Amino acid sequence: MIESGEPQTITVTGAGGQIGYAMLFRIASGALLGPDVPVRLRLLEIPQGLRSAQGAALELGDCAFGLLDSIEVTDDPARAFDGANIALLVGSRPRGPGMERGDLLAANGAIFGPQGAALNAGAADDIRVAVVGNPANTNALIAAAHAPDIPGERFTALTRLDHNRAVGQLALRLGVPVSRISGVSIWGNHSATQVPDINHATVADEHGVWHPVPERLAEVFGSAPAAEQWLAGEFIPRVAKRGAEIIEVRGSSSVGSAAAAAIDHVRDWVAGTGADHTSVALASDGSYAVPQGLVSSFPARSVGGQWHIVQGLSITPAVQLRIDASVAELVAERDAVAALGLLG
Ligand SMILES: NC(=O)C1=CN([C@@H]2O[C@H](COP(=O)(O)OP(=O)(O)OC[C@H]3O[C@@H](n4cnc5c(N)ncnc54)[C@H](O)[C@@H]3O)[C@@H](O)[C@H]2O)C=CC1
Ligand SMILES: O=C([O-])CC(=O)C(=O)O
Repeated sequence: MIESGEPQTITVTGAGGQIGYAMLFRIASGALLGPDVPVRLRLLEIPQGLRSAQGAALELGDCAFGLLDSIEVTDDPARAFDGANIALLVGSRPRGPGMERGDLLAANGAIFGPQGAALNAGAADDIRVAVVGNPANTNALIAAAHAPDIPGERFTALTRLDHNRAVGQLALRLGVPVSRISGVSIWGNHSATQVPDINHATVADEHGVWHPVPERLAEVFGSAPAAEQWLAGEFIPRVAKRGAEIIEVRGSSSVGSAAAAAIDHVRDWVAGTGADHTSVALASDGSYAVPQGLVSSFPARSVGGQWHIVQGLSITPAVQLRIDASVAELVAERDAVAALGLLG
């Protein structure tokens, strides 16, 4: 656990890019580790991104954040990860219109091996890694494969954005604030095959009494089959393809929501999730028959600074079929990067 007052070294890669810019100010203001933990920021960029990261560093100084102990901008991964307690691996190319995230495998995969090795060489013993750069699950797998001395459970990838999107869409449809939704899960890959699952979700009524979401949806749509139709035909594709929708509407991929989700992910990892679970892509321990070692999204709780996959959830046959397809995609990505020599 992190002691109050003990400065933590947080490395952000791609710090000169869009998501980096959106997350740095929140990290420095205490949104990541709370109001009592000073932060030392290490900003890693490639040479052509250094000026942008240096500009962000100047602005961070101008904010006079009380918690910001120091900022260092570098293009040397060894320096960036030396003593790092938390690494947010954002630096990599975003996709454009018409691309799938998997199309970035060859371009971005090569970034994560050397960064995994640099983490292995210099990070603090309690290092926690959150991969944001796409394809995030497989990039986390690559980084972990180059860091044999770091426990595999410390390498995670971001599916919190998918989780938050699912909660947002569900709350909208049920006409309740997001604070009244609990127990949503994302399974599989951070891709269009991901599986948003509301079968264990609950919704609180105005008296604070919790009800199963499938029952509430059946009431809203008039029958369970009608609710199922909405889930399969609208909810799941909307959440799974939200990244593409944002690209189409904004002209470039999600930034503010991605930065917010990455901060949620690390904050919950460090501070704990409490009774609710969230969704995190982490190395499978074989739970739910996901092949061991594959970095797949699971419903998870953080307790004592460690993620624990929620066990014992019943999986409907329809959800199982979708999970199987997403896991098959992860296996194909793993095999593709292995063939490229990226797993070491
Ligand atoms: N997992 C998720 O939920 C989400 C992931 N993403 C992904 O995050 C990544 C970053 O997105 P943006 O910030 O919008 O892109 P961006 O292009 O604005 O910034 C990326 C930055 O990374 C830097 N970079 C490239 N290679 C690097 C390396 N080897 N070391 C350090 N820095 C390096 C670039 O110079 C650039 O400044 C993309 O791969 C995008 O697809 C985006 C949204 C959500
Ligand atoms: O869709 C993209 O390329 C960016 C991303 O991962 C997301 O918004 O979920």
